[in-house]
Amino acid sequence: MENLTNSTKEDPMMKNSSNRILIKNGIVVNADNIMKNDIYIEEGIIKMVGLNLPEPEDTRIIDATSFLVMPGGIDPHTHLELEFMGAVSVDDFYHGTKAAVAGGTTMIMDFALPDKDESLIDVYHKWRARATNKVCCDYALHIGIAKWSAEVKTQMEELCKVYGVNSFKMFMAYKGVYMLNDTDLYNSFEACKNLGAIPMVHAENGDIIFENTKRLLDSGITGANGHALSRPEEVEAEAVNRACVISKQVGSPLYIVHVMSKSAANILAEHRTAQIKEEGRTKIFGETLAAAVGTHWDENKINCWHDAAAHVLSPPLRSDPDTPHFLLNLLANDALQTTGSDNATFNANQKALGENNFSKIPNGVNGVEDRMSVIWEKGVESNMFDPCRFVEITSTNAAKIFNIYPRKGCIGVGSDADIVIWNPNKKRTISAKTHHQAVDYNIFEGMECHGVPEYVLVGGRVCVDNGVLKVFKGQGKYIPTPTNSQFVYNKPNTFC
Ligand SMILES: C[C@@H](CNC(N)=O)C(=O)O
Ligand SMILES: [Zn+2]
Ligand SMILES: [Zn+2]
Ligand SMILES: [Zn+2]
Repeated sequence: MENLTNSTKEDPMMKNSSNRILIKNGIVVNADNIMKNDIYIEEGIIKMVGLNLPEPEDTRIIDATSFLVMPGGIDPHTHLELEFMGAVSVDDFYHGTKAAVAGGTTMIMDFALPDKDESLIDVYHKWRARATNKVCCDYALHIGIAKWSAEVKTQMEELCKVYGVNSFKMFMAYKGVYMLNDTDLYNSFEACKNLGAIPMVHAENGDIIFENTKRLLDSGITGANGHALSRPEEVEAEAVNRACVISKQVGSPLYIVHVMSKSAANILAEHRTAQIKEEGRTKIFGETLAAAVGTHWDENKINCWHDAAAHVLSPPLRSDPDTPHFLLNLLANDALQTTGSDNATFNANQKALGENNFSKIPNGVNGVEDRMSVIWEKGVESNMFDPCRFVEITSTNAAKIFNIYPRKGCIGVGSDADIVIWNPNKKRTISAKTHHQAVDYNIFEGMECHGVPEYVLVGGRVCVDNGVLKVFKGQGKYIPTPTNSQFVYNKPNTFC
């Protein structure tokens, strides 16, 4: 079977003639329902869902027989064109979103990360300028908080009220670059609560990492394996616990990004359970990554320094081979809610910045293209969860948490026509030789995955057409994310 990545030819000039599309004979999968249904689309919006729908003239018919019709993936965690650790991530807003669409993701949420003294308003505009005219799909922005001050608090309010930002990422790691102390975390969480915004954390203890790194380097351990040695699971778990405690003391929600270990995931699950017991509901949410469920730190697969450096991200991939299965199980039982890619990609020459000192290796891996297939293969194909839960963790929950549901993350009347027509029986082999990302490495190299997009509609435009990629550079729009998500702030016990 020819796989999508081999048969995909970019065809940027192709224009879809019809703005009327009827998707017939498919099985429509939403987070809460799966049934045979047809979908009628006009002007980029889903107008009708049902059987025996009318077929106005000049309607393009897509036959989805034996395919699943799902909400396009929403990747809540990307870093396109990010300046970080002396390099700029090579997947820019064009290559990154082109690859996302090729893999069935129709919206990304990128992190605008400020330099220490940079205004949050300036960094917002900087990211908007980078993305506009390049993105092939819609996008939203989370804003990083690299320091705490009254001025930052004011800027957060302006971002929420004027610029459609409802989420802010605080770092407990990267000492001297992004790291905040507990007082700053407390105050930033409180500011988020007062704004109806969502505090997000990178949960690792940056002080321990800083001291461990010095000790490892002084002892002569400079290779890429030093990265994981400097930040073992308990250094992540400790920070997860601390962030959960602070959020519960403040009374704010909390979204923990890139949960990478069993220990951290367990602590998160315990806090969620305790909060449900005490308050009848929880406002703590956990995200894991395609990398964490698709692979682990496997010494057998690391044949050279570059292989190791290419797998360096923070928190690190864990050497415990049971980690992927464990995290998939937590995704299945809703101890974890979303899956991202954390796509921050650096080529071999950039990773080489750390060839004599692991703490200088630009942190980050790929995932924006392969997230959907990896999670389908490891989750649905492996019978860990069903297609409805796949939709929930790859699209719907992110839409609900960041308050753009049901415009996004749903196949329903009035929703944007961001749709992936998924062939569960088709297989593709992942490789840097054939992926659409700009990066020269793929941490899933050689992985054979069931689950390939046959068609991908972005705002009603067919951007993968019977396996052929036809992206439209600049087609994507910025999607404001309003504050006071009902799913986060007022979810009743039994969320409808
Ligand atoms: C800055 C970014 C780098 N990527 C990574 N996780 O190593 C992150 O920490 O999320
Ligand atoms: Zn992070
Ligand atoms: Zn190599
Ligand atoms: Zn990240």
